[in-house]
Amino acid sequence: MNPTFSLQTRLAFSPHRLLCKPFSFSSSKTLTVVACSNSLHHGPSLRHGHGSVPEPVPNLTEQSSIDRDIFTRVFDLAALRVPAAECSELERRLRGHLLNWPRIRNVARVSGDDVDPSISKLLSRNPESYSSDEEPQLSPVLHREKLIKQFNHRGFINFRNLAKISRPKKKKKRYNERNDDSTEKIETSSVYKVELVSEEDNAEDWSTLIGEEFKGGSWRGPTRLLLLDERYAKTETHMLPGAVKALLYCENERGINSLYELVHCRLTIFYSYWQMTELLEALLPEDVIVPSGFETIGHIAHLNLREEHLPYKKLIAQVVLDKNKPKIQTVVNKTDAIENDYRTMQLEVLAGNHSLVTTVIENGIRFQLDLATVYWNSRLATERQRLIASFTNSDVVCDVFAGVGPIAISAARKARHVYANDLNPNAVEYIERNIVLNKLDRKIEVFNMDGRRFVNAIFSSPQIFPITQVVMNLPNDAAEFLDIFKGIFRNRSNDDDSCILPKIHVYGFSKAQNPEFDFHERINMALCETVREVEMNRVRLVAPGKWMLCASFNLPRAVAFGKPLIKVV
Ligand SMILES: C[S@@+](CC[C@H](N)C(=O)[O-])C[C@H]1O[C@@H](n2cnc3c(N)ncnc32)[C@H](O)[C@@H]1O
Repeated sequence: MNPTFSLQTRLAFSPHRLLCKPFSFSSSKTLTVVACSNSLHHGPSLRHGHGSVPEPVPNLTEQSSIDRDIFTRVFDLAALRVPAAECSELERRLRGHLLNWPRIRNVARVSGDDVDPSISKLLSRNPESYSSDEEPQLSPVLHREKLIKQFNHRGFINFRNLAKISRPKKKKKRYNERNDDSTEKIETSSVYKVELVSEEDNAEDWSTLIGEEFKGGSWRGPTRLLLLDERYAKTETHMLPGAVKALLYCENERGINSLYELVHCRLTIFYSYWQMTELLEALLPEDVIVPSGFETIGHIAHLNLREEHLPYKKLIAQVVLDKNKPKIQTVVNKTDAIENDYRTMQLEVLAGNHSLVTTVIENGIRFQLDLATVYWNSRLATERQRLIASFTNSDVVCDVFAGVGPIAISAARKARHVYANDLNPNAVEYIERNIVLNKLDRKIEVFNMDGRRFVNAIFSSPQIFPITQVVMNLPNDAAEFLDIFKGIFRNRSNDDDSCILPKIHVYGFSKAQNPEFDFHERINMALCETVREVEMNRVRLVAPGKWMLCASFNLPRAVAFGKPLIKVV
């Protein structure tokens, strides 16, 4: 006998098992079939399945709300309904033929399938396990009768399905109201849901009486759906892969005891499923490049939108917020280049809450800051680590432009002592808070003055530990501040060995062909001296062709003991 033919003939009598019939959905929503699920593509896509294709939004600056429903896609699938106990084994056997879409489990759970073991026993697949007077295959009514007979004084403990009879029906969830009656909800989440598409539209609904799992009359204890690859969605039975056919064939040989069913199901994927880029690609016009990323500062996502994105800035921000919740609570965009003294950014809140006070954890240290009033750049975290790694526990560090303290506080964990300064009173307020927050108040002293006055004061004060490292992180201007070191030890004798010449780490930008050479030249000019050994590090490209650099060198003796160039008041 030809097994394929036999299988087909047998399945033809069971509507549940025949997949050659096209799927018919009577959903209230009008669905546009965008592409037949036979077309070859990998994984779900917004361009496939049922549902209207999201249209790029018109050029509306103020449009900020997203109609999330337009991202709901429905896919027709075939599935094998199998006993739960055999599911893992069958999943292994059918590997390669299952759906295998990202973030979607191949195994869909049937709601209410975890029944009392006592009931499962009654429905055991092994005919020998039934006593002679028991029917192995029970109709829903017989099941109910049997359960009622065994119902005892302990009430509903053993028979949870009977308990449902006396309980008020639970309020149906929204998705159930939307669905037509021919579907049975089996798995749902805010990301996707799987429904079994019943072809028995007029089947009597026993679910209220004997439990959801009896609906359809074919229940035999806990079951699961193994979702088959999308290419089998509308495949006729004889076109199914050998592994699936073999399963069905062997099972079918058992006649009415067969436990495997080939069923139609519907996979609905919601807005939450799609990734940020997929959503933005669908929302933005084709000629607009999808913004690729953002900087995260605590709960804030900091976008750097281009001109072409501005008409869609609120939509982009909403997608960024939706896709990165709960970590991200606020989405901002920089409205202007940083040009003020305090290096703070002009930010526009595009989505989420409007608080720009946040907490950042960097290398295990907590920093509180208000992005509206102080400077912060998370992209410098690696550079800060590199710099601090060069410090030792005997170092005394002087951070001239400390901001809220990312270098000063990290250094304090390692070094002997730190002097931190900033011109911005808000930054000083936050650095003080952060010092306390990280329990480093014994090791850092904070100053609020101009960098020139600070360096002058700190090097001329006898109360201060001798400085061994000076950090100058104000890339726009720091090199021009270097002249302050000219004659810093002018009041000491040139042969005073107790004078420690500090190592200076100065940051700067360069757009030159040879940025290292260019920056070195600027340092020499500021110090009026040729500094011989300068260690240069490229920190990062801040714009095309513009490097941020860090130059580290020992302050030349000739500079420190030379004549001061300017008088600091
Ligand atoms: C680029 S930020 C660096 C802050 C910190 N080092 C960091 O990595 O986050 C430069 C800092 O220098 C401060 N600043 C600007 N001009 C200054 C000056 N003349 N004297 C002292 N601090 C100044 C700004 O307020 C700002 O906090």
